[in-house]
Amino acid sequence: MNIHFTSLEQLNISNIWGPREQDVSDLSFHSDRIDPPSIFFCIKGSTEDGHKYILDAIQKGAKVIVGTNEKVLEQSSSLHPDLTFISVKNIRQTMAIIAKYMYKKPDESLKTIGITGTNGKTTVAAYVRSLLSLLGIRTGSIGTTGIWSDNQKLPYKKSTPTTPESLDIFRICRQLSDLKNDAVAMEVSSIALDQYRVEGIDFDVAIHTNFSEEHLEYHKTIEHYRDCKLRLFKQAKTAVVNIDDDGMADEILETYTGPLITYSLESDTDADLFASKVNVDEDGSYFDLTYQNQTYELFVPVFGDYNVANVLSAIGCALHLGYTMNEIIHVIGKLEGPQGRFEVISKPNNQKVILDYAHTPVALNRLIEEVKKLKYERLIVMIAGIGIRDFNKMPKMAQMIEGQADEIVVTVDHPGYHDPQEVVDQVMTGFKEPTASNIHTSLTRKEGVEKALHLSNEGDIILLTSGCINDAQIIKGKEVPHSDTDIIDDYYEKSLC
Ligand SMILES: CC(=O)N[C@H]1[C@@H](OP(=O)(O)OP(=O)(O)OC[C@H]2O[C@@H](n3ccc(=O)[nH]c3=O)[C@H](O)[C@@H]2O)O[C@H](CO)[C@@H](O)[C@@H]1O[C@H](C)C(=O)N[C@@H](C)C(=O)N[C@H](CCC(=O)O)C(=O)O
Ligand SMILES: Nc1ncnc2c1ncn2[C@@H]1O[C@H](COP(=O)(O)OP(=O)(O)OP(=O)(O)O)[C@@H](O)[C@H]1O
Repeated sequence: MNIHFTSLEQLNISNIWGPREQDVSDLSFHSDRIDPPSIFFCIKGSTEDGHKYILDAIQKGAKVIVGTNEKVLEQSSSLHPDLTFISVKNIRQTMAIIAKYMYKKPDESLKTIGITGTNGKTTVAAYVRSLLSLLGIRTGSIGTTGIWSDNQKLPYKKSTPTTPESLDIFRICRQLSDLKNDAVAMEVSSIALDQYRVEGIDFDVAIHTNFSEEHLEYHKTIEHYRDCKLRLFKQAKTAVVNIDDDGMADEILETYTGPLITYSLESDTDADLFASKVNVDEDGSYFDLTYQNQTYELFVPVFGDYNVANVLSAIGCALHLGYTMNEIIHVIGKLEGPQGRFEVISKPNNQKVILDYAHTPVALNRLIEEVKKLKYERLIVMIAGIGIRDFNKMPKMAQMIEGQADEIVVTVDHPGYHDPQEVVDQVMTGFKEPTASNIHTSLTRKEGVEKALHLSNEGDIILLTSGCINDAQIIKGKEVPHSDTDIIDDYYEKSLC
């Protein structure tokens, strides 16, 4: 594609050296991933400075270099006068603008649904994808569980755990649009909002799930974390808001001026969508849904009150997109959720293994509350300290679980560059009685899972929380393959022999 940089709207170029136009076919923010002829974006990150890799990028076929360091760009231009060097104020914002242009505004040919919240983004993205697909609108998704079109998982090498960088998002949207998808449900993390990863997308629907303390290793203050999340609602045509959430629902309601649907599980509510009489059995949840003075009796194959709330948010989204409640309730019983979120696996001896990605104290608390509604003899819970996350959170996980389970196993997820013992020790500081005989430790997730299974007897529930990113454990900067389900299958195969 031929791009004439000085005529590209909103680019806010501070300075340009070399030709004003170039033929390019690819974009990259990593010097190792250049597919020539390409534009290379120099990002100054937390550990590296992309400007250091300009020469490398040029050798691999970059024709245009965009960055923020004028001195470096000007010097490089004098050595490569046939290439274009552009300096801008905000590199990530510029990257999004160029990506949107390069991939021919693919977001505008899709219904875009952005989901934010401390917990529930992955679950709601899966529910929205499933519900809209059941309603006949082919929907993909972008988030922690990877990239999905309406009917398959698409190959994609992640560079971030949840929300990709803008140029990947626009590339994925182009791919989804070419695959004849009509909509995309996208998890939008606070970090993504801070880093302009969804810049330029005018979301058809923005969904809020809830807000509690997370990601302070990045945001430093809770106010910054909240402000970043609120940005999603400044770029949304309609919104769906959980008014039971004390964390940030009020702030959205105060500032958002577009069409709004609120949802709630609480009895004294004036929410638009309201679920009551929630009952759970082996197959899922039954509840009464009230909307516009009518009450509907629903069954959804999901577990946990919070997942009923997540279902309400997906229903709100479908209503915003023009579906009627009758159309929605006709299909809602077939709703599908994501893997590893209240995933119940029945095992011999009337045992159940439940996999759930809960990794915040709030999520863990709610999860335990919901699991206790099921039938079981004893409850065995594995929790983990996540080495690559906030160390302050770790003792809070221990405080939350103490006294709530018959056996507790403390382990480590993604130690990163930390010694696993250091992570386990940090979790253990949260227990009032860390030497209690029902508290066990393991220095790897694999051993943790095995220990939890070994502690179980007939009729027990084994709840394995926290979890893997990309089916791997991140150890010293490397992704080491890991699968809970393989370990579980192995354990039961051996125990049956
Ligand atoms: C803190 C953070 O947001 N980190 C992201 C950020 O990294 P960074 O700023 O530290 O980058 P860096 O490593 O210093 O490198 C700077 C630049 O030099 C480039 N480079 C580097 C080396 C090289 O050889 N050549 C080269 O060109 C890099 O591509 C980058 O553009 O930019 C990188 C490039 O996109 C991301 O891969 C990286 O995500 C890392 C993997 C990460 O863990 N991010 C987390 C914190 C994150 O974004 N999480 C949220 C929320 C998850 C949740 O919901 O819980 C998410 O949305 O995923
Ligand atoms: N609405 C909710 N309220 C509170 N907890 C929830 C809610 N939805 C899900 N959870 C809990 O949070 C865990 C993580 O859910 P999910 O993966 O959907 O969230 P997420 O926001 O995508 O988190 P991450 O981006 O870190 O993966 C679930 O396994 C569940 O225990």
